Amino acid sequence: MDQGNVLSPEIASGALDEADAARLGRMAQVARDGGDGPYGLRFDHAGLLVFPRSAEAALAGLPVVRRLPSVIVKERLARRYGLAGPEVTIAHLDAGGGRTLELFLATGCPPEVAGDERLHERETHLAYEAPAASLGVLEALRADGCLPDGGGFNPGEGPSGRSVFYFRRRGGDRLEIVAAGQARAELARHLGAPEERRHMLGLLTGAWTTQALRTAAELGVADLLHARDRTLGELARATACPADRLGRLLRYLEQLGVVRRAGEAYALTPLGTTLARDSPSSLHGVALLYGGLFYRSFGELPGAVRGAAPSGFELAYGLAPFAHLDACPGDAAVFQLAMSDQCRDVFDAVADRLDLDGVGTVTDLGGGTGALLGRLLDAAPHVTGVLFDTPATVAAARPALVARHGGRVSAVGGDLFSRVPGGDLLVLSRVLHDWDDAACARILARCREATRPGGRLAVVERLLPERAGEPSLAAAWDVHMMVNNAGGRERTLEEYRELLAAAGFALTSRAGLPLDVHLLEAVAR
Ligand SMILES: C[S@@+](CC[C@H](N)C(=O)[O-])C[C@H]1O[C@@H](n2cnc3c(N)ncnc32)[C@H](O)[C@@H]1O
Repeated sequence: MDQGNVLSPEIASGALDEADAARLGRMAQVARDGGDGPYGLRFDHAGLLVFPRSAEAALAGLPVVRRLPSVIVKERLARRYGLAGPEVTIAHLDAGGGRTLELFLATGCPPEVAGDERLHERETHLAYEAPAASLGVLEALRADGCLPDGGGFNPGEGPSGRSVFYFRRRGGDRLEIVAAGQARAELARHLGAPEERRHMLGLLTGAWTTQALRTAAELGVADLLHARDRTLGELARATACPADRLGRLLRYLEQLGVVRRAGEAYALTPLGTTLARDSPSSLHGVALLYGGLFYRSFGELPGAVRGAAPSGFELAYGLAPFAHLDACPGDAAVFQLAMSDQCRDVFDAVADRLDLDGVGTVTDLGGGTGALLGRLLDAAPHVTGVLFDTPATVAAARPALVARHGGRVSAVGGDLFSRVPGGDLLVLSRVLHDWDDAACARILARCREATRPGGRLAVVERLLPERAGEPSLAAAWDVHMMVNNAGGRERTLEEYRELLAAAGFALTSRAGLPLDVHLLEAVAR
């Protein structure tokens, strides 16, 4: 020991600046108080990172038992802040009572790094020793919800070096498990987290998947293969793509389970069939929309979350989505195709569930292509239908609707916020989630004005789960709404109940449909 004394507040305050001296004093007390750790592990030391002007000068005033170079904390600081080479020395101090305080002294770090580290105490820890043979405790800690937080092998500690495993506990405090020797396999597991890294890489390359699927849809590869199996040469000629490049896309699509190869021929799998335009289960429009128009707006998610603009869509395109769609008929056609493609099974289920006995007219507000209205008319031949949407949308939808349903259907252009046509049953399918509460209140007020007491309203929407953590597609679509619609959001059942009640509608039933969508039925009071 360099000094004949143990660590006291006076010694600490002489060696370091005020903030670090106070922290050192506190941690010395923690070291003296430290009891056994989880699973009966023996207390080893308390650890703290400080930022003196000079490590030599600071240590000259401290009760140093041992000094060694830092490997792990030095590397962690360099990575965390992108520093070229902070100097970090480790000194084991005599904290009194036979206890050790492990002090990391970092020099050459900018003041903001020191400030950030002091604020978040990212290196402050309590360390416990695990016998090298009982590293099963690491698995137990992970199972308890402790998150691996780095570690490594420090060859300079003890006769055979020491393996160090850091964990962050649920409350935020840090735990270090030390074991003599180099525990290679456990360290690889702890640091590499191979399953998590593979899983995360899969998530991080989700954008590649989206683009591969969009490309298969856009180039017509799925349509060509939906008609019959084809060789790479045939596909390359039909899509006017270089065979080598198309072959590489097909290899990735094979990995994704979209196509399969038998000899020279490629075939669509049942999954791949959903990318073909004329398949009954088609999601072709969704592939074009999510890989195209909404792909770019999703790139503005950070700005949307920060609230830099009303929506990511506006950051990307400079206009609110429905204004953009009004101005770009090509994008509007893809959007509407995607809307009806995505909810085929939902619309079938709505048609199965809605009781249309005694209903003369169904009015689908914001009804898009009229895909849902068409299903209702198919299900109930006595019903007439009104499709209401923006003038441009109904103009695009009218020919196909009239061709199929003749005089049973009319298509009315207008504005949901001004006046809406009445009917025995009003439908709002995936309309309210496009708007904030105030806008929803205005839409529902127009609906109430168009309805007599006892008149029915059906709302089709995804519902956010009431209990945190319950899985639901609504969580993803809620983020999608945040990115693409100013004020748009998914809601819980209770939130819809309140919106409806405030507008004069009483919620009467709720039924689950495919894809976490629900049918909410209400009557006008
Ligand atoms: C998310 S889409 C839902 C389409 C369809 N109901 C469905 O479930 O597939 C929202 C619809 O609201 C329409 N819309 C948006 N603003 C509108 C407005 N101010 N007046 C009338 N329709 C509007 C859009 O044109 C679009 O068709």
